[in-house]
Amino acid sequence: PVSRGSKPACACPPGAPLTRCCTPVVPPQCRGCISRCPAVHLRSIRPSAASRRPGTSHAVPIGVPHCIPVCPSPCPHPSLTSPAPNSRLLIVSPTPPPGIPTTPPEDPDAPPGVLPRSPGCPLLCPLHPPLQNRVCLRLAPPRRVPHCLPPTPTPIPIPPASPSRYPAHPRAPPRCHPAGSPPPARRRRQAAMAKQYDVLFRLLLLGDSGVGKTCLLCRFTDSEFHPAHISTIGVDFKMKTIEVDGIKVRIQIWDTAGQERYQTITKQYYRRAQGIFLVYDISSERSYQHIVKWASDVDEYAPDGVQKILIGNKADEEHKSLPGSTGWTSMRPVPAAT
Ligand SMILES: Nc1nc2c(ncn2[C@@H]2O[C@H](COP(=O)(O)OP(=O)(O)OP(=O)(O)O)[C@@H](O)[C@H]2O)c(=O)[nH]1
Repeated sequence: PVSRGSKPACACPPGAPLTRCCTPVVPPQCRGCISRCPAVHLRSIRPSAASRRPGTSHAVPIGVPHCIPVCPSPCPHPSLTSPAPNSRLLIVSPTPPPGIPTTPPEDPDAPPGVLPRSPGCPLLCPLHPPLQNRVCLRLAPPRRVPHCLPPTPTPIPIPPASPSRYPAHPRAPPRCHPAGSPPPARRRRQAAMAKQYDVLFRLLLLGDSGVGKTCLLCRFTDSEFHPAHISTIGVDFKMKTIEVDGIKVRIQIWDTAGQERYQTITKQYYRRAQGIFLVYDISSERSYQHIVKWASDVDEYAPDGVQKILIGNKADEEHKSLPGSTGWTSMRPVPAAT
């Protein structure tokens, strides 16, 4: 709209036709000044789709020339000058200059003069509150702010290693053997063992603690007797090779602990036994009665058909047995294990 008769804000001669930009930040000035101002362009409002709808209010009347303020750097227009000397921003238009993208895109249905808000734009001109809610046009990319780089670490010189007084010990080359075959040491050991026996039997000694299982084993393998009772811990084994009808038979005898606390361990060895000795002390009725329990464990954990032999040990202490008896073997029927 043109405001005739008001005091011009420029140095135009009096009486010149005045005009006021539709944007309130631009002060009244003559039409010639507006035309010369590089920051201001006169545009004609084109009716948008919204403006054609009946009852729609418009900030700017349709068809009235109005200016679109653009703030170049530096802005020649004092009212649009940004305080920042290198401000290359802004501003604002319902119809931005061609080739300049807008963010965010404008609403095509918005009435002219009512510009979409740009809530997240940090590049708003602080001097122009009416423009702060308008769309920003980024006219130039932001400058890169020079920043300092961390200093490049200087490599620390490593002094050359002083020569050792002792010459390096030459390492023996790795010994290799054909893939898939056992190493030579194990091959020699296997060959030597293969000659020592033809058959291997695994036997197991079971019975109460103190009945003499370890002593039986030592007597058989080493022809020794130890009068002291040293309880076996877990299991132990000894081997002896005998010849039967020209066949070398290796007997591997496993000595188990008779104490209750090791029975979880000893039961693991029942499975591989091919023969089992059930040992009791003929001077101990209790050890004889427990044979039933040992025989029951054998039935449960040993393989089916395993050979079982009942041994009444400590025959030299027969006199300690019940008066008039020759030991529990002669007095009682042999338990089911036999
Ligand atoms: N008099 C006599 N004593 C024996 C005989 N055999 C073993 N003993 C003694 O009985 C005690 C127990 O012998 P061990 O062989 O250690 O008994 P064990 O059954 O192996 O005992 P645990 O290892 O605890 O299961 C030892 O003091 C032996 O000297 C025997 O034939 N006659």
